[in-house]
Formats: sequence, C-alpha cells, structure tokens
Amino acid sequence: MRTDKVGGASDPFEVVVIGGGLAGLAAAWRLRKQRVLLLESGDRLGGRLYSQREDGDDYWLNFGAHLFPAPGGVVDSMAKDVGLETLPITGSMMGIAYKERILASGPIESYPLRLPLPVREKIAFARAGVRLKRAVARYHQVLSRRPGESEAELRQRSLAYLDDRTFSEFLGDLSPETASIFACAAHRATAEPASLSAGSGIGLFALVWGGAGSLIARNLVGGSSVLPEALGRQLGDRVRLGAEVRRIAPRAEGIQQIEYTMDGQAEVAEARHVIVAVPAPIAAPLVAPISRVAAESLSAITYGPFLSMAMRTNEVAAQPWDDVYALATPGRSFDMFTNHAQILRTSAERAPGGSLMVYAGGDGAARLMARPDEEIKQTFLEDLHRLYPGTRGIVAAAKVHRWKLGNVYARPGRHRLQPALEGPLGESRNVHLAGDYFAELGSMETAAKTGDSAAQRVARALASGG
Ligand SMILES: Cc1cc2nc3c(=O)[nH]c(=O)nc-3n(C[C@H](O)[C@H](O)[C@H](O)COP(=O)(O)OP(=O)(O)OC[C@H]3O[C@@H](n4cnc5c(N)ncnc54)[C@H](O)[C@@H]3O)c2cc1C
Repeated sequence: MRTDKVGGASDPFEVVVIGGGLAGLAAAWRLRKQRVLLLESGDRLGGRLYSQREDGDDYWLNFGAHLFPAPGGVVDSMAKDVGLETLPITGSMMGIAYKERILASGPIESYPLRLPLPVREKIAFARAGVRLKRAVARYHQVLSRRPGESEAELRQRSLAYLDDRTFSEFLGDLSPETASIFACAAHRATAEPASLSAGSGIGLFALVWGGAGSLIARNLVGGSSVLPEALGRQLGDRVRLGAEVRRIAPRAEGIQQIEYTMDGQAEVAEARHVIVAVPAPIAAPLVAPISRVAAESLSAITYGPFLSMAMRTNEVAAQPWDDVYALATPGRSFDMFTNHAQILRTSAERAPGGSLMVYAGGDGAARLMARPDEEIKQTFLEDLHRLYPGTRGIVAAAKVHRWKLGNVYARPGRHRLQPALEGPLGESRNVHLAGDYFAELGSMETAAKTGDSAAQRVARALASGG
C-alpha cells in the first residue's frame, strides 16, 4: 500500500475531495490554489451530468442532467471561469402529451380543459391544479430568504415545509387518470406521489413553473459534460480518475487517512480536510467512523432511479417537436420527452438530424431497468413512435443509461435528518459533506452550492491554521 502525500513531500494534502460530480468539482474548483486532490471512482468527471458527442457532430447525446440554472449561481460562475456560457432555452418546457393530444403552448391553467378527459375528470384535475398553484405561491412566500438567514437555515425551513404528509395526501382523492398525470410529475423527482413529501411535490412544481430565473431554464451547447470536462482539464493532475474511496479514518490529530483503490492497487492519501461529495448512501459508510449520527441520517435519505435513452436522429426536414424542449408524457413507459437539439434551432434554416432523450423515473423506471437494453429500447421506441409518428425510421442510434441513484427526494419527516449533515463533522471538525441531497430535490445548483460552501469552510479553517 502506498501512502500518498503531496507529490512525495512530507506534508499531507490540505484537502481531499471524494467524488467528481458537480458537488466535488465545485469544492475542488474553489480550492484549486490549495494542495487539493480529487478522487473520482468513475472514468470521467461529472457524475450525473453525462453527455457524449462524436467528433465533428453538431449534436450530442444526453443521458443525465441537462437543464442549467439561471446566471448568478455557483454553476454559472464555474462555467464562466472556464469560458463557457449557458443559453436560455426558447422551446416549450411545460408541454404535456396525454393520450392522442399534445399541448405545448398556451397557459397551463387551460390544460385541464384541453386534455382529452371526461368532464368530471377535467373538473377534478382543474381543482387539484388550483390547489397546487396556490400552494406554489405560498411556497415562494414562505421560503423567500429572511434577513440574515444562512443557507443552512433556509434549507432547514424549506425541508420542513409541508413535511408532515405525502404529496398524494396533499392532492386528495383523484381518479386514476388524473392521478397518473401527477404521478408523471412526481417521477421527475424519481418518486411516487405516495412517498414524496407534500412540500417536495409542491417544490417540484415551483421549479418547473419557475420561468427564466429558475434552476432549470438553460442549456449548454455541446452537452452537459462539456462543463466537467473543461473543469477537469484545468484541474489537471489534482484529479485522479478510477480512484474508488473505501474508507476514511482519523490518523492523527487533525489528519484524516483516505484509503482508496486505483488500477487494482490499494492507495492511501492523508489530508487535513476531507470533503465527501458522493451520494448519501455511499457517503454513509465512509463517514461512519467519524460521525455515527451523520452516517445514520445519510442512510435514511431516499433516492429513486432514472432510466434514460438518448437518441441521435437523422431526419432531413423540420419536425413537429422542433419548438418543444420538454414534454411530460403521463401514461407511457417514459415520463419525459426532451429535445436536445432545440437549443440549436436558431436560424431559419433547419439543419438535418437531431438529438432526443426520453426518461422514466420512480417505480416504472425501477421495473424496466431490470430488463435487457434491447427490450428497454424497444419499449421506449414503440411509445415514442406513438407519441410522434414522425420519429419512425429516423432513429439512427439509441443508447440506454441506468441511474440507480437517479435523484434524491424527500419523504415526510426528511427535515429531521438535516441538522446532522450540516457543518464540519468529527472530533477534528475536518470532514465535510456536500451533494445534491442537502435539498429536498436534487439539482446541479444545490450540488455545486454545497460543494462550494464546504470548500469555503475549509479555506477559512486552513487560513486560520486548521
Ligand atoms: C437523468 C437525470 C436528469 C437530471 N436532470 C437535471 C436537470 O436537468 N437539472 C438539474 O439541475 N439537475 C438534474 N438532475 C440532478 C443532477 O444531476 C444532480 O442533482 C447533480 O448532478 C448531483 O451532483 P452530485 O455531485 O451531488 O452527485 P453525483 O453527480 O452523483 O456525483 C457523485 C460522484 O461521486 C463518484 N463516486 C461515488 N462513489 C465514489 C467513491 N467511493 N470514491 C470516489 N468517487 C465516488 C461518482 O462516480 C460521481 O461521479 C438530473 C439527474 C439525472 C440522473
């Protein structure tokens, strides 16, 4: 076993970051002028940001997160630091396809009237919609930041909002048809309405209806992976890929020992601070020797799966989905249809080809992801052709990706887990958590923000000799 300090020097690393998703990257990026090492178990950076682009192709395949937050946040600032710029999405983001009808324009309040539902269903759907709209308005009111309130305090209030019941209980009795429409929305959080907390379900709609300033309103030309790749290039040898951390343990006062494997070899690094930026179920056993209570909270955090299929298409003419960015698709094998070429449809002349993705979340995704790739492809493609018959014959390539830990979601009672996760952990207060699970719904910005906050804490401690 090799013990790695700083390039052979006798001092330990100032900080080791575990996990190269956005949370870990934000931490490493903030601390790039320190002696920092980022350990990532996979063969690429980005975690749940994952896109692929063939050399010379204008289009990219997208498998994971793709909606970037509005300017002004941590993700935006990192992107700008490496010379990238996200662009506002101009296509429809709130479309819905139900049975044979596709609604991709007009006020959402009009959807219940325009969907092919029996009159009684339209009324029930409209009623639930009004309750939800009111709850979203209240959510924005209640959760606007109070003077002097810290991020952690705001998070705690946000997690506690309507955390005593499920989203199903909040929605009340719905017929199976209307319930399937709301279930499709909950699947965007990888949950079923009966397991999602009411506050979380309302927060999801607040996000989706959030408009241009929302956490999910922009795109990165070239694909989401362009950002982690650019950060990785600049971080250079501060990053180790294929480095799977197995254990963290206090070695001496103020020093943590990080055991990992790389290229089949056992390795050890030592560090004054450790930022653990891996999903909660993976973080739990890692921090157990340092904080039992944090490990227990991490183990109780819930994730659901996503199953995505990215497709390169080879159409030569304009298509009915050209102006659509995202469409909810209740009642199908997938819950969402997204058009990743939409951001490129800026000129009057429409370039041939395109890139689409469909994905499922929640119980349906869990069932289907157990099947072989070919069966998943066939199931998704048949449904896609029913949705847009024009897709028949133009799908040149389709690739499936399984996200077992697709996204984090809050169950009722979630806010009680939070205090154990905030702030430095352990006797030496030098182990820190970061990740999207700090919020009731995972997002790029939460991940990056928590990584950045942990890094700022570390920078302050190092500056004062800690
Ligand atoms: C299909 C899909 C669509 C999504 N859409 C959006 C969207 O449009 N907008 C949005 O804001 N969010 C979206 N999300 C959520 C968003 O991707 C996540 O919230 C965010 O990227 C999480 O970042 P993270 O750094 O916390 O975790 P991750 O991205 O999961 O990063 C954790 C990293 O740790 C590594 N790791 C794990 N174990 C170890 C170990 N033992 N040692 C070393 N490394 C380890 C992993 O390989 C991974 O790279 C989506 C997610 C999915 C899956």
